[in-house]
Amino acid sequence: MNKSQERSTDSAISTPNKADDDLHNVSDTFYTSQRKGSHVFRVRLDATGFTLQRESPSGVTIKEQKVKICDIIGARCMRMKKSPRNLTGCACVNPGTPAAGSSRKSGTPSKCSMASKEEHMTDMGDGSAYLYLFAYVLKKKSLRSSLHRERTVLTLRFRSFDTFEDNMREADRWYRALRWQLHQTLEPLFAESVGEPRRRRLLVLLNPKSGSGNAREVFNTNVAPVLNEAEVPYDLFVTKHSNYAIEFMSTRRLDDWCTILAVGGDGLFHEIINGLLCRADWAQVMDNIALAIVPCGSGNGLARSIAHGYNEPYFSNPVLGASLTAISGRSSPMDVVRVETENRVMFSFLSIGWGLISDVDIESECIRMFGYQRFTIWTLYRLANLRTYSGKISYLLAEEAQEPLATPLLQSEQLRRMQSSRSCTMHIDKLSNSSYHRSTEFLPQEFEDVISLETSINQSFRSRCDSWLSGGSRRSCYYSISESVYHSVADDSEFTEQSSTAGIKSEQNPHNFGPSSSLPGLDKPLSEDAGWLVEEGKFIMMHAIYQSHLGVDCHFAPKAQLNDGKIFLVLIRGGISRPHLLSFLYNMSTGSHLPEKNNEYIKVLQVRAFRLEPHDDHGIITVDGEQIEFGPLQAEILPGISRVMIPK
Ligand SMILES: Nc1ncnc2c1ncn2[C@@H]1O[C@H](COP(=O)(O)OP(=O)(O)OP(=O)(O)O)[C@@H](O)[C@H]1O
Repeated sequence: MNKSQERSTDSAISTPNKADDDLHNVSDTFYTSQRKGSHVFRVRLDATGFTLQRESPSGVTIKEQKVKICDIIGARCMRMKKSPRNLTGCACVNPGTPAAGSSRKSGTPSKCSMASKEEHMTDMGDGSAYLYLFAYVLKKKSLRSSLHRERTVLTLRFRSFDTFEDNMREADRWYRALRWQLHQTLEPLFAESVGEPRRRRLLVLLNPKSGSGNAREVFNTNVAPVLNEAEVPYDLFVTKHSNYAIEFMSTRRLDDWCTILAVGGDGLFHEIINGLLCRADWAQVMDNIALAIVPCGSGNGLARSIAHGYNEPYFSNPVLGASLTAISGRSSPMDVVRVETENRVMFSFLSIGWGLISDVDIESECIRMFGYQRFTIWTLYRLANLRTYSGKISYLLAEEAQEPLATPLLQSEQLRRMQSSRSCTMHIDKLSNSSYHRSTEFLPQEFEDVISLETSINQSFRSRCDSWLSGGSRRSCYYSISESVYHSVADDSEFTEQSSTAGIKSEQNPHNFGPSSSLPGLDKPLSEDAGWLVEEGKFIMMHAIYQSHLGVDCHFAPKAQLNDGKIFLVLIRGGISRPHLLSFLYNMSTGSHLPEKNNEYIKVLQVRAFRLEPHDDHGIITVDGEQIEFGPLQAEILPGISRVMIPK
């Protein structure tokens, strides 16, 4: 009888129990060894997550703790627990993922134990295999503080067997079971439909100029580690200039990706939506791709709205929350608004503004260095120098108490039937000629394990076993997914070649795509019989919004939902007193600025379409925070035609 057999028979509790038969629900007994003695844990993985039951020597459960499956993002099998200073050469290879250094196309699946090339870095006397599980658990620092997500690493040490290979096989069994369980939580769109459970690829578009200009750093230090822990392969493209994202989205073959992640501000997201809706195959693309955003801009209204809509903590760590949302495997339909001006058609996901708020948004660009504070500073300045604008606003009321609308598939099916009637004129710059290169590997840092459990008692092995609720590593510990590719710039010829086969707008007829309008042309009159109502006169501002938040700190339309088919049209008329206006602006941060009932000066209208006809010949109009040509425009809601990632 060899040693490992001996151990198995000697100690029944270290032998995998009957659940071993079930590949996806695994359980075993683990031990923690501490100075004061050892503790016995029954550990089980099933569809709900990891359950740890601490048992007394007589087998009675003393304490039960749980890491929910919705909080777990991935796992790693490893040869050694910690290296002296860093794990650069650590033998960390997961089965089923291409071996490190292999290219995306030529990568072949490798086995956990056997593929470990860097054995010189490991402790050869230790045959243990380790499974690290990465979770981001909702926690409160104190009773009074708000919820935040904290990185938690659960370490399971497998050492029942004599050889590393046998122990690794056991770790691998748990790893595969977890991967399978995690895949059950994904919508089909995000999982490969053939072969073993794998995530589909994600496309990252990063604007290095957004916000205070640190999007690259944010991605490298905060987003990439999460993607890598979750084993989500991605391609990263860095925008080179304004309108790059429009060009990319409208001309590229997008079949490889299930999610497009904007690392930037709302302006970048606006470009992505407009590029997608410029395509001939826009309806198909909108069905097959979900959009996500990691907020790096100065407004960040969409990221805040998504987090708010799903009670996901935002302020503690917006980037972490948004990164987890981007890989959640859950999506929701989102309304988009079609905006028609005299010269162009565009699509908007956030807001259309005229007057005070738009003025502040655009004019405060000159003090961009103040970050989000620029809005407050310029608002005070403009209050002191208040302007009014005259014009006419016509609108069609939305149906009352409309439920969130049908599934995106059904809606886009309806939309697909629409004939495109108007132009989608985008001013697209030529992309620069250049090549792309692969990413530099992200160097893993030292793990700080929160919970360590091992499969056999060994008093000499001192492991840490902190409370579930007190643990948390601020360090990012991550591994490069060798499949992920970094493109610093795109190759122009590549775009051209791909666009010819990708169902993409043709040069002969570039303006005939995207969902069409159900409204009369902008030059045609609107009839009262069709339900059009009118507000006319002097206005301080008009702001139309379809998300709950206009910016991080601006809860502008508290009732707005991603997919409610409504535009919230807020009108403030001239003649309003400054204190009244100041109170409105001040309370925007909490969402308590809107009157319960419309009054002489402030009106909130839930509409499905509106037309703005300014009587002045100058002023500022914004769409999604970007200035557009001044003049008449009309807008209509396209319910649920896009899809965005939402928190789990
Ligand atoms: N490489 C680039 N250089 C210069 N401008 C760029 C580049 N890439 C994108 N842009 C432009 O930057 C504009 C603003 O970007 P983005 O929305 O990401 O940041 P922001 O304006 O700071 O954020 P927000 O829109 O939330 O206020 C976009 O409209 C886009 O056209």
